[in-house]
Amino acid sequence: MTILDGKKISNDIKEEIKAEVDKMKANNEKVPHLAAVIVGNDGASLTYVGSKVRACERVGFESTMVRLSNTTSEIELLDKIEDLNNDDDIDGFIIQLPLPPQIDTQKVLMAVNPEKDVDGFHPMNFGKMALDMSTFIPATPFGILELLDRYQVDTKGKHTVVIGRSHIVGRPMSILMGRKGFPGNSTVTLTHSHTKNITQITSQADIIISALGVPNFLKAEMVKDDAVIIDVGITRVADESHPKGYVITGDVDFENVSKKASFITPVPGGVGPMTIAMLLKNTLLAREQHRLK
Ligand SMILES: Nc1nc(=O)c2c([nH]1)NC[C@@H]1CN(c3ccc(C(=O)N[C@@H](CCC(=O)O)C(=O)O)cc3)C=[N+]21
Repeated sequence: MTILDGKKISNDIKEEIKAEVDKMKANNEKVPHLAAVIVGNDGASLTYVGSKVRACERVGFESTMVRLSNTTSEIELLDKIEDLNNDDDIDGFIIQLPLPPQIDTQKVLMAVNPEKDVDGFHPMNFGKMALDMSTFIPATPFGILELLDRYQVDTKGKHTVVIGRSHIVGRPMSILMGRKGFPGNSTVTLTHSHTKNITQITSQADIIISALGVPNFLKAEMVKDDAVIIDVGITRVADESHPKGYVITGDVDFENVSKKASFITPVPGGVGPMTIAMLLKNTLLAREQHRLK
């Protein structure tokens, strides 16, 4: 069994990006600038955005965090997006999800200039991804592809079962694993809340990508020997014995599933850190395309 070490690989990627930024600095070129908009005070969201800002600092990017109150109207957020679209210093930006209920998420994501959409959530970029055109691939799916690539996990002709059809993980992942090339060329099954007899499906999977958000959902009995297990779940489970008052728990019963798996991602230290590294990679790409315009 091999652990797919997202912590380590994400650090490697950050070092590669930092080397690129150092070259830009040596040539007196503008460095990439990422902005992150966060609406409200959700603790997990603030943690993630904080990690993104710190990661920017580490590789030498500029970063801006835009904090808006929980009562922000849709119009106010759309105005802020317009400012960021028009700000020539900003190469890319993200709107941290989830948004409060008074705001229509799809409308907001459609307002982001696709050239600055480093999350890859705009329908234009999602469509390009589905059509194999060059674009920003959403950071979590992109990070999973990168992990499979760096560990040379064989995906060709394999049966990949994706659990969960969210717009930011499950749905794009199901498309990417079935694309031509590597990592891809899989036969993909997308499962969700209406799927019947999920154990029968997961037990046939060569690769399982679980993006459900239900702690310890995937049990050893649901997995065949030598399966590849990608755990995208990150749920904070209350735990008083822990200094923070919670522990981060994945979708996978790691202790038991890891005994059967050929490759498996841990939580924490798997897909999460890769997400941040690939957001930086997309921002570097955005800077490059912006410079060439
Ligand atoms: N517009 C937008 N883009 C996103 O990419 C986005 C988002 N909204 N909303 C929320 C999800 C979640 N997400 C994570 C990023 C890093 C970790 C991460 O670094 N996790 C650490 C643990 C961090 C902790 O201690 O909480 C790990 O797994 O090792 C987790 C989750 C990005 N998301």
